[in-house]
Amino acid sequence: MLDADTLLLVQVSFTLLTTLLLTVAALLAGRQPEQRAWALGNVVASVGLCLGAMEGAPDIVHAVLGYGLVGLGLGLVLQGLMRYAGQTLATRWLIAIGALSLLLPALFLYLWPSLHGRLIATGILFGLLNLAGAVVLLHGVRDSTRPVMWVSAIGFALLGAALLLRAGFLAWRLASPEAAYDASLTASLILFAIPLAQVTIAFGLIMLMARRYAEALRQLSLTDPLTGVCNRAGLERRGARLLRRALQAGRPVALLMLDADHFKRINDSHGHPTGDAVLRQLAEELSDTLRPSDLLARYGGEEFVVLLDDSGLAGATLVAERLRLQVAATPANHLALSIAYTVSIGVASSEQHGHDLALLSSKADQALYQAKQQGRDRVVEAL
Ligand SMILES: Nc1nc2c(ncn2[C@@H]2O[C@H](COP(=O)(O)OP(=O)(O)OP(=O)(O)O)[C@@H](O)[C@H]2O)c(=O)[nH]1
Repeated sequence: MLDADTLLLVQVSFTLLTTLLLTVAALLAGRQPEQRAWALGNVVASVGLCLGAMEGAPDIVHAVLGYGLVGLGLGLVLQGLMRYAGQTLATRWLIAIGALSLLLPALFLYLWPSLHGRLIATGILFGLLNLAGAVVLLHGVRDSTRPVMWVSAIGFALLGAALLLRAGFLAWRLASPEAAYDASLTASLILFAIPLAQVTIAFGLIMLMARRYAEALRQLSLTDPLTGVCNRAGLERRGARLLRRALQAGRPVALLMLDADHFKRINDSHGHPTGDAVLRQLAEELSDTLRPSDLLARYGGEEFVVLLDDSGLAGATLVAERLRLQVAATPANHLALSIAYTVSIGVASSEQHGHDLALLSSKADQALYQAKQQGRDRVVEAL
């Protein structure tokens, strides 16, 4: 069986390796605040562990400062976790964690000298900090990265439990020194669990980073950069979902195809940046008017699509008419300009054409074409 010194060496090596891994990941991955906190926390804790291992150094260095830095490092990691979960750990709490991590070993060094006391007290503190990390992840991460959150949460819980067990085990040994029990297996298992937990935490945190980047990229690929609403790809993905759910629930869905009239004139008279500003304001106006269950997308150029959930042809035409009147009554403002413009809208409903996005789009587009032909600034229903 491995002896305690070898396991300790394994622990220190794993700490250094995982620290390196997190630091490189944070440097490569755009330096988000939580990633910086994780990397810095691990660097600080590693320095603390190295100081703690320097037996020949003065007590104040290896038995006080070392623990203080480990505690501060764990506090920084916790701060990063809270940031990831959309919460904040105030700097005063971070300072308090660091101060407590210095104070506890100092008490057991100078006031009530006891190596066991020092190990038990810091073990409990560090164990609780790791358990707090698991709790923050379990309660705070509610977005699409939740499935991978479990890896690091399990790592923090395992590390917290191992440190608390070690503290409990030391306390028991202290209270019953005469107990006839071979302690080496328990101690080895606990020491083995610590590096295992560290690796789990490091890989879990890197998986969280990767998952959040993947999610951000996915959002970006579905979003129109000018207006911030769905783009065509977003419409196809989210629209298909909306139609599927509506079909399952037996709700009708209507599709509005909306196009700004004579938009070329706005660009030609006032320039492209003004045209962009008009499109942004149009998108904003439309999304302010719609229900959260509806879907707005920029179909291309100056053309938008609105999917109205639980809406038949008659209701959708009323909504389209309301939108048309509102746009006509609300000129777009850009710099000192006030630009009045109108929109034409084609309306198609699943009542006539089924829950098929492509068919609804094509029918609404035909109706829009008719609206343009008939003189613009009007709503036409697809039959
Ligand atoms: N500023 C700006 N203009 C755009 C953008 N996308 C498309 N356009 C312009 O929108 C105009 C569309 O012109 P047309 O297709 O002739 O349509 P229109 O002038 O609106 O005329 P009708 O649709 O027939 O009423 C073109 O001038 C495009 O350059 C954009 O992202 N920003």
